[in-house]
Amino acid sequence: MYVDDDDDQIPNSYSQRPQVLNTPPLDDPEGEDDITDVKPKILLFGLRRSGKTSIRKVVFHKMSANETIFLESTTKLEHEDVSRNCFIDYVIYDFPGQDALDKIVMTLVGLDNKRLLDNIEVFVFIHKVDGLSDDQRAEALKDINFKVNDELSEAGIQINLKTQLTSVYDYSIFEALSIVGQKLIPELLSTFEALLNALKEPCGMDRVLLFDVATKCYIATDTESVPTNKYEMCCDMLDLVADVSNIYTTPECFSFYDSKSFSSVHLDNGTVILTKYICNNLTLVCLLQDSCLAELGLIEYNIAKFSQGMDDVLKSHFKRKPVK
Ligand SMILES: Nc1nc2c(ncn2[C@@H]2O[C@H](COP(=O)(O)OP(=O)(O)OP(=O)(O)O)[C@@H](O)[C@H]2O)c(=O)[nH]1
Repeated sequence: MYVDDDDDQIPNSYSQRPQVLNTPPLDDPEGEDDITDVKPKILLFGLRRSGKTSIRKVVFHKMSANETIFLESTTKLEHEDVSRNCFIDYVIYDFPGQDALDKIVMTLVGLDNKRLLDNIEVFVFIHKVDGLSDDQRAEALKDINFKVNDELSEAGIQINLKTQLTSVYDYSIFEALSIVGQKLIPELLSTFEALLNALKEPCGMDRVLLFDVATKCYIATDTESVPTNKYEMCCDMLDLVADVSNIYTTPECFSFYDSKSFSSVHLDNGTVILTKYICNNLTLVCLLQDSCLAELGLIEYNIAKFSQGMDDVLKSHFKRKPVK
């Protein structure tokens, strides 16, 4: 996490905008401050070789997990604008490794002293858990939560620390970053949930998620929590659609998706996964039982209504950005 002595440098515009970490401007040798100053920032801190750059490359650059083995150590602060649509629209800072677990507490105390903790969200990713058994994962989660919370309460700091087990070798890192991203749109989240529920209930769907197709991070889900296996099923479906599109898309097409993109996969257990492209890199993924398909017309009607609702939301909240 970034701490600076000069509180006055925090741009006023941030106070109006939800964000993960709210920080003063950082050195910008490339002269790109105009972009990075006005967008929410996500700062990645961690030990050297803990996997920070890998997370950034796998989620935002589609690098395969195996390729991350060849990444070189970050020697200076790197930042990039990762705008993918109206909702995935922030800057990620990748710090050269320097912070150990015990420094989390020190850093949070520093932020608390500056009264910055009210404006930031802190997530702890317990990364590279692919090498651990389920028992070891549970133990690590409990242990780290306990140690950090214990020391924080000793320091008199009340913070809702969110701890997640992650790896670039499965979808856990995408799921974790989905949750981080949702913190950037708290006022829109309830609108999206309402729209997703309005689609889900009359159609008898089990789960409905709105995905950013470029990152496989979800923007919103219906109000029921999404178990990890269902989230993984949705990601597999997005991968499948992308792979098939990749084979059959003509070279003059710029995107795998257009307004007509619709796909369905029927599983042996009676589950159907539907995807429907909405706009702005956003795709709806619906999980339902195949018996619901008897009312396909109703489903199509409600999806069209959902699209219209999304269009209205996008137009009113992001007037400066054209809806594709
Ligand atoms: N097993 C496993 N290895 C990972 C994972 N994520 C990253 N790695 C490996 O960890 C090593 C270091 O990854 P980096 O992304 O360069 O780590 P970093 O934190 O950016 O390192 P610095 O730039 O030195 O601070 C690489 O060999 C990655 O392949 C993971 O989820 N599981």
